[in-house]
Amino acid sequence: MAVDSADYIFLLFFFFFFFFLFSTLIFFIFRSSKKKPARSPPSPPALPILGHFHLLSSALPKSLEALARRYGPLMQISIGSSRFLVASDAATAQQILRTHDVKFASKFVFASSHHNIFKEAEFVNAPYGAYWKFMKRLCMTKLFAGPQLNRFSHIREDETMKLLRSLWKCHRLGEPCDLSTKLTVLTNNMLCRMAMSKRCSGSDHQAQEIREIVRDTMVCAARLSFAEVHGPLKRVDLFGNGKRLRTALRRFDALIEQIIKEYEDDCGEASEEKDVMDILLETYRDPNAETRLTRDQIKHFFLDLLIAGVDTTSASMQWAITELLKHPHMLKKLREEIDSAVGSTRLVHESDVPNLPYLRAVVKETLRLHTPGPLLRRKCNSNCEINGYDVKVGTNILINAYAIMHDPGTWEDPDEFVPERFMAGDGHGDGHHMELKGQDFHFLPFGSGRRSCIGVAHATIVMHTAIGGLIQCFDLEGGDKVDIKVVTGYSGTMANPLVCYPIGRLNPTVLHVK
Ligand code: HEM
Repeated sequence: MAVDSADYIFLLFFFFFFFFLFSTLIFFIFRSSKKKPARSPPSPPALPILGHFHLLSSALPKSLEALARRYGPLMQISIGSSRFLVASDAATAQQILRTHDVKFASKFVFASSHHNIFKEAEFVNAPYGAYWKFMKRLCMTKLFAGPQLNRFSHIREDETMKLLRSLWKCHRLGEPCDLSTKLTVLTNNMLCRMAMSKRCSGSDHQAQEIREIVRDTMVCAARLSFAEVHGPLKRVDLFGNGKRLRTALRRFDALIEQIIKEYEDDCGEASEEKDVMDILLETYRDPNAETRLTRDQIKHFFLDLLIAGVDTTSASMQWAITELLKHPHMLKKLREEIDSAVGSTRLVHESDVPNLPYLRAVVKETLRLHTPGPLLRRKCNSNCEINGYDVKVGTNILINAYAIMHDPGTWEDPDEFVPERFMAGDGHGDGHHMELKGQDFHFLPFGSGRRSCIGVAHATIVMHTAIGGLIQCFDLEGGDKVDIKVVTGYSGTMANPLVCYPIGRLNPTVLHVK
C-alpha cells in the first residue's frame, strides 16, 4: 500500500516527537544520577538544644578561632536554634567578600531586631536592595567619602582642640584624666555635629543625651543577642531587655523628631553649609527622588551612624594610647617622628598624615590587634559553593576577622603589638602593602566588599589627628596603672576606663592650627 504524503508527514512528526521525548528522559536520568548530595562543612559534635554553646566562651571570636584550628577554615556552628557557617582564613573570606560578594551582600540579624520600634527602617541591617543601594550611594557621594569629608574639617579640628584643652586643664590642676570618656565625647560630638550641626553644638545637652540613649540601646541589643541560645524562646523577653531597648528607642525617636521639626521650621533660611540632616531632608522632600525616604528611615540612619561610629573609633584610640604607654620606646619613636615632621609651633594637622608613616603604622597595628569589628555578618542570597562545600540560600555566615588578623601563618607574633610590621623595610613581613579598605583579605579592620564600613575615611582621619595631637602635646603617664585587660564578649573593648595623668609638653591653646 502506498503511503500518501499526509501519512508520511505524520510518521515523521511521530518519530521526532518520540525521539525528543526519549532523549529528554535520558538526559534527566543521566543528570540526576550524576547529582551529588549536598556537601556540608565540618562541625564539632553538638549538644541537643544548646548546639555548640558549651564550646564557646564569652570571648566569641577567640573561641571560634580555636575551633577553626580543629575543624578548618569553613565550619558549621549552631547556637540554640541559630546555625552559622564560620569563615576563618583569608582565602575563604576572599571567596565570600569578593568572588561571591553579591550573593553575600545581605546580613543576618540577631533577636534584638525583633524589638526595634522603627520597622523596616534600618540601614546597617538592611537587606541588599534598592533602599540600601540608594543610601550607600548617598554616603559615598555626599556624606562620608573623599572631598565630601573636607567640609567637616573645621568640626574635627574644633573638637580635637577641645579634647586637648581639657587634658591641659588636668595637667594644670594635677588631676587624673579619664581618657576613655573624653575620647567617646570627642567621637560622639564630631558625628553629632557632622550629622546635625545646627542642633548639636557639641557643648549642649543634646549631644550628651544622644550619647546616653545610644549607649543604652547598644547595651540592651548586645544582651538580647545572647538570647539566640534560648532557641524558639528567643523572642520572649525573659529578662526585660527588649522592653528596655524599646524604651531607649522611643526616647531617641522623641529627641530626633524634635530635631527634625526644628530643621523643618528653619528650612526657609538660606544655609551655606549643609550637614547630613540637610541632605537627607532635601531627599525626603524631593518628589522626584529616585527613592523616597521615610521619616523612620532618616531617624534610624542617624542611630546607625552613632552605633557604628562612636564607640568603634573611641575604643580604637584608647587601645592605641594604651599600647604606646605599655611600649615607651614606640611612644618615643612616634613623638620623634611628629616633632621632626610637624615641629613645636603648630598642631598635627590632617595634611601631615602622609608624612607620618609610624603614626599610620601605629593606627593599623592597633586596628589589627584590637579590632572593634571582629565578626562580619553575612546572609547567603543565592546557592553557591565555597571551599568545595555547598552553601544554600538563607545560610548565615560569620567571617572571623579577628582570627584572620591573628593568623600566625600571616603575622609573626600575632598577639604582640608591633607597628613596624606595617613599615616598609623593617623586616617584619609585608604588612606595609596592606591598606585599610579591605583589598587585602589578611587585614580586614573595616570589613570588605559591598557591606564594608562607610566611615573608614572619617575614622582614620580622626584617629591619626587625635592620637598625634595627644602624643605631641602630652606625656601621658599611665605606667602600671594602665589596665590592659580586655572585656570579654563580641567587640573586645577595654575592661576598665583608661585613666592617665597628662603632663604638658606643648600647650595646645597657644599652638597654631594649620
Ligand atoms: C575605627 C573605627 C571603625 C571601625 C574599626 C569600623 C569597622 C566596621 C566594620 C568591621 C564594619 C562591617 C564591615 C563588613 O561587614 O564588611 C563596619 C560597618 C559599618 N560602619 Fe564602621 N567602623 C568604624 C567607624 C565607623 C564610623 C566613624 C562610621 C560612620 C561615620 C561607621 C559606619 C559604618 C556603617 C554605616 C556600617 C555598615 C555598612 C553596611 O552595612 O553597608 N563606621 N564598620
